[in-house]
Amino acid sequence: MTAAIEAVELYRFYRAGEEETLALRGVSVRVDAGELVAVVGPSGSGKSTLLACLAGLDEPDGGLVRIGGLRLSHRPERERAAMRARGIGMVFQTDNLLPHLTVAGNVDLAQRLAGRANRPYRDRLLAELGIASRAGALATTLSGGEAARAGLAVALAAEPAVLLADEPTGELDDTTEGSVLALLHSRARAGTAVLIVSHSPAVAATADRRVDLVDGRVRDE
Ligand SMILES: Nc1ncnc2c1ncn2[C@@H]1O[C@H](COP(=O)(O)OP(=O)(O)OP(=O)(O)O)[C@@H](O)[C@H]1O
Repeated sequence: MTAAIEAVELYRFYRAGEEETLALRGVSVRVDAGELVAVVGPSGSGKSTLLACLAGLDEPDGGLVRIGGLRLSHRPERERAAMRARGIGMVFQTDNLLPHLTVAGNVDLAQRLAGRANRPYRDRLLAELGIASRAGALATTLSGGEAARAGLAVALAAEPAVLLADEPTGELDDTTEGSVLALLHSRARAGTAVLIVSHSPAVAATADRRVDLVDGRVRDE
């Protein structure tokens, strides 16, 4: 089966003056449709770097990234951005909402950028996430839990095959974390490939599979 998203032998170096950091040292990861994978590891182990490369926001120095069998890495930024808008939803640590737009407006914009305007789907999504009543609210007026759900709605706006999430439950209380996790699992069951970077034991414990990163390498079981 073709992986929904895969990293093959990724390398990423950072150079700051004399100092060189090997953030990724040959990392291979795949996530299939319908799977929820948790990437865990100590601070500085390369998790954010891996996520940025998987999303095509950063270019690896070696190795490659494919989404749905198509190479994403080593392409002009414009092409990567187009592939990302259509195929990848992202949830960031800080929310990805534009403050001057409403919740519905934020979702509409993400759909338009992907060329996939679809109001019935948008409304279903907001209802499924339990924030339909906040559709007309400006992003700045949301509570932390509402903003997390709205961010997830933006990430899922264009029905991406792949969902990448960086600490999606980092700022949430246990109850809200549980419901956001349940939503991510239900998206995975519906066929989305979900990869979550997290420090949370609850996220790692419920994942279908767990990938441990240590010093820029995947630790073998
Ligand atoms: N832009 C950069 N320039 C130089 N070094 C960097 C840069 N970004 C990351 N690094 C270094 O690369 C290594 C991996 O960083 P990364 O942010 O991927 O780790 P992480 O596992 O996401 O950490 P955390 O859990 O603290 O967010 C670290 O040693 C970090 O200092």
